[in-house]
Amino acid sequence: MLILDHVTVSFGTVPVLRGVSFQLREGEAVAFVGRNGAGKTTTLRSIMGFTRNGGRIEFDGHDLAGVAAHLRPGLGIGYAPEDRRLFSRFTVEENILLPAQVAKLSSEETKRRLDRVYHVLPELKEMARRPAGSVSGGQGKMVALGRALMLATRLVLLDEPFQGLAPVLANRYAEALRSLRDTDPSLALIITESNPHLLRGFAERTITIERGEIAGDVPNEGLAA
Ligand SMILES: Nc1ncnc2c1ncn2[C@@H]1O[C@H](COP(=O)(O)OP(=O)(O)OP(=O)(O)O)[C@@H](O)[C@H]1O
Repeated sequence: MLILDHVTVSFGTVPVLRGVSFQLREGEAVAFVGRNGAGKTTTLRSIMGFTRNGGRIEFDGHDLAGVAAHLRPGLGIGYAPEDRRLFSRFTVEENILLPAQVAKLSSEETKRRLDRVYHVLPELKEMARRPAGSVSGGQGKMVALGRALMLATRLVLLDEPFQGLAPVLANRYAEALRSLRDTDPSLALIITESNPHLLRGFAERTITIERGEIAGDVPNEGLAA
């Protein structure tokens, strides 16, 4: 459902992605690991259309070169960037609903998707009316996940969601992702992480990126589809 074929990105004369190729099947969860600066975020941003890239990115049969960045979420792609960018004066629920409003989803569809968010992240319902500025950093990551899920009907991209999470919240976050996969087995996930061990028990494949090149693409023991 997602094909990256020799994707390249340069900033000025500096190549950051040097021919990244991999494919994702429907419903597959992939850990995308690599050191800081290896090119994980740039790969996700290329899929979202936030950086100019060479090569080819295909999603559900669409060549994304022909789909403007603001239209890509409409294909069912949700993105939770590393920095959460919550609107602190809006409530938690208003933050979650924002992408649905931008995408002009009908009220029935918005409600259906919000119910799915609260099903996998019930703690968000409890904090729905709180200003987003009053939640902790870890809770903010949950809100960012909820917001990404409002648009992610086919694919969700999570950039280092475990970074800086206290162990208890990291476990809770992983549990929410498992619940999401049970609820919605056709949703594909790419989760970036700098620690290669952290996602091994969760994703069925680990793709490793080193200095802008794919250095490994292996099924995870016991979880391969
Ligand atoms: N807008 C930009 N302009 C110039 N260089 C950039 C830009 N964005 C990223 N880079 C550089 O590209 C390289 C890859 O960055 P990227 O953020 O994709 O890495 P990453 O693997 O996600 O690492 P991190 O864990 O630090 O986010 C880094 O050397 C970074 O400094």
